[in-house]
Formats: sequence, structure tokens, C-alpha cells
Amino acid sequence: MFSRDIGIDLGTANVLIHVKGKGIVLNEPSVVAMDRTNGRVLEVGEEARRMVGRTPGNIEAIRPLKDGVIADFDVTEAMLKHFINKINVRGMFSKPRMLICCPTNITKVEQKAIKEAAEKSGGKKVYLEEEPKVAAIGAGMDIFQPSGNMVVDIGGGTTDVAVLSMGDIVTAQSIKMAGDKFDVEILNYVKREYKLLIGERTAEDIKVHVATVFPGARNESIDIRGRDMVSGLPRTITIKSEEIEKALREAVAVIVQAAKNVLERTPPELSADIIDRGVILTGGGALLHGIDQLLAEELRVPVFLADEPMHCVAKGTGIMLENIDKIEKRSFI
Ligand SMILES: Nc1ncnc2c1ncn2[C@@H]1O[C@H](COP(=O)(O)OP(=O)(O)OP(=O)(O)O)[C@@H](O)[C@H]1O
Repeated sequence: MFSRDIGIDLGTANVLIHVKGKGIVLNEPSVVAMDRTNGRVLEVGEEARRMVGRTPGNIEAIRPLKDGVIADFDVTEAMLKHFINKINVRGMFSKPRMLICCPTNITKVEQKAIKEAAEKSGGKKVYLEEEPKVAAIGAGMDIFQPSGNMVVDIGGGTTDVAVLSMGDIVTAQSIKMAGDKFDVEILNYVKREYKLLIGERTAEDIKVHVATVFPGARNESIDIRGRDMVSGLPRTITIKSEEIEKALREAVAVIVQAAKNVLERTPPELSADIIDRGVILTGGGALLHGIDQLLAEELRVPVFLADEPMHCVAKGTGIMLENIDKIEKRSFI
């Protein structure tokens, strides 16, 4: 009988749960729909996401995690409980141990808040681990050798850049520039250039279907609908890849700079390893068209996109859970 320890990638955009021996059993957006009048939770995850920007006055679709930290503790707790109940932890033989991934720069208070929410949701013992480390493991890097490995994990709320060696982070930087901010940049561009108001979901569609961040690398277009700011009426416009490349230029420059900062602080022996092994990109933001080419050009090292980049952290928790007994002996957050 396998033990039911579980790993959770508690992300700003998505929550993934990995059960030891089973793999990824849950992958849902981090969204909760609530009735404002009585505080009741109406929907969680995919169902709630469909409501974003489409709710009547008394219903609110909330994203309880913002910039990779807990913005609304009670709602985060309700969301975690819902997801954990969904995978039926309580029906398990015994309470599971939980390994939860969080960004590198969250405060002790925020760490405690995440742990408490997981314990209240049925965790016997809850461990927290830093996201870039687990992402690197999930991407297949052997970070336990005395050699340099560099990972750039671009999520919804945060981008974590880290150089790892011998199982630990040597240099790292976590910035609040990632997928969500790309959406905001696109939304603002459309507002500025076309005087058209669009929603978050539409901005994300543009990012996924036509965006590129490497000049000339993509040539797509998409028809989008929104509300004309002057007439107040619905209007359709066509957006091209080259426009979005310009709209995202400043935002991606911030990520490039963070990667450069980390490389500048990396000991020379480890830098040499990174030239040989390259940089691995993980997280949903790594799927942004052209980001691998742009980073390779700017950093002058090979850059690789991980297999299934959005699953790396959850897969990494699975690998770490295999070694949970060793992990238990170490001092954890
Ligand atoms: N094909 C794509 N192109 C560009 N961006 C994408 C694509 N697919 C997903 N994304 C973006 O990836 C982001 C979500 O990634 P992910 O699930 O790794 O984040 P997260 O782990 O929830 O966030 P964080 O690590 O900040 O807590 C969203 O902003 C989403 O729009």
C-alpha cells in the first residue's frame, strides 16, 4: 500500500496537487466565487474562473493569492480545503503529509499562514519548500551535485530566478513580474491604442494566441471584442503579434534584468557550469512565445524550455515526496 503524501503547487494562477504514487490529480485555477452579501463560497477553481469579469453585483470572483503570496487568508483557506476535499484526503487511510511550494521571498507571517491553512485542511504535517528549487527538480535537473544549475520560473504572479548547487539555492531573485502583469500590459495597450476596454480573459487570450517577445518571431493576428470607450458600444478589432511584442517589451526587460543580476552574483565556477548546461525555463509564463530566444540572446547562454513547464513544480513535489523521510530530518521553514 502506498502512502498518500501530497504535494501542492499553491500558485497565483493555478493550484496543482500531486499525490504520491498517483501523479498530478488536480489542476485548477486559483479562483473563488463568493456571494458578497453573506460571504458564502459559491464556486472554486475552473467554475469560478469562468465567472471572472462576468459576475452580477452580489457575486465576486476572487483570486486569493496575489503576487505569489496570500492576499486573502480566509478565502485561500476555503480554496485549499475545497481542493483537498475534492481529492478526498479525509477518505485516506491516515492524514497525509503535505509539501507545499511557495515563492522565495514570502515573509515568515505568510509562511505561517500557508501552513495553518493546510493543517486546517487535513494535513498531518506540513512542509514548505521554495518554488524555484522544486521547479528545477521537476524539470529534471540534478541539483544535488556540486555544479551550477540555473532555473527561471515564470508563473502568474512572480518570476523566480535561481542558481542552485548541492541541493540549495546559491543566488536568487524573485520579482513580481510574470504572466498576470503581461496581461495588464496588453490590456493597457489596447485601451491606449484603440480606446477599447477588454477583460483579463481576453488579454490572456491575446497573450497565448498571438503574443511574442522576440521581434519578428511570430506573425499571427486575432479578432477581439471589447467596449468602445467613446461610444460605450461593443466593438471588434484585430491585433497582431508585432503590436504585442512592443507592448510587452518593458515587462520582459525586467525579467531579463533579474536573470542578469542573478548571473552577476553567481560564483565563477558555477557560471561556467551554466554556460555548459544552459538555463531551464519553467512555469506557465515560460510558454510566452519567444521568451527562450530572447533570454538566450540577452544572457548569451543556451536556454531550454522544460517539458510541460506548468507541471514542473507539482512534478518536483512528487520527486521530493519520494525522499520525504530524508527531508524530515532537515530543518524546514
Ligand atoms: N501559452 C502560453 N503563453 C503565455 N503565457 C501562458 C501560456 N499558458 C499559460 N500562460 C500563463 O502562465 C501563467 C500561469 O503559470 P503557472 O500556473 O506556472 O503560475 P502559478 O504557479 O500559478 O504562479 P506563481 O508561480 O506566480 O504563484 C498565467 O499568467 C498564464 O496566462
